[in-house]
Amino acid sequence: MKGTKDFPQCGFSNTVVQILKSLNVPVETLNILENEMLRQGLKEYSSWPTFPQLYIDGEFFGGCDIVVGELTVPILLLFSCSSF
Ligand SMILES: N[C@@H](CCC(=O)N[C@@H](CS)C(=O)NCC(=O)O)C(=O)O
Ligand code: FES
Repeated sequence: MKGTKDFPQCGFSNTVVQILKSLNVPVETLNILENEMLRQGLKEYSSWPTFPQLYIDGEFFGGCDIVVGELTVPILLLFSCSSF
């Protein structure tokens, strides 16, 4: 991501971190702004041109738009169900 989980340096990276924090899952982050080789290498590795990039159990999951689409709907459902 751009920045770290404690200091995101881009709104998209921040969005993904906040969603993961709300899920209470363990999160580790790599700051691609500090490592140009990592920045280019990850794009090739995942065949994905942008950051943030979320990996779950080592597998590429998607960028911010995908995380918002795939994870926020289940979170909202969870909250609405648990409020009954
Ligand atoms: N729509 C993207 C938003 C993030 C994005 O577009 N990032 C771009 C612009 S900052 C990016 O990472 N470009 C490549 C780079 O900075 O190396 C997503 O879903 O993650
Ligand atoms: S660094 Fe956030 S949109 Fe480009």
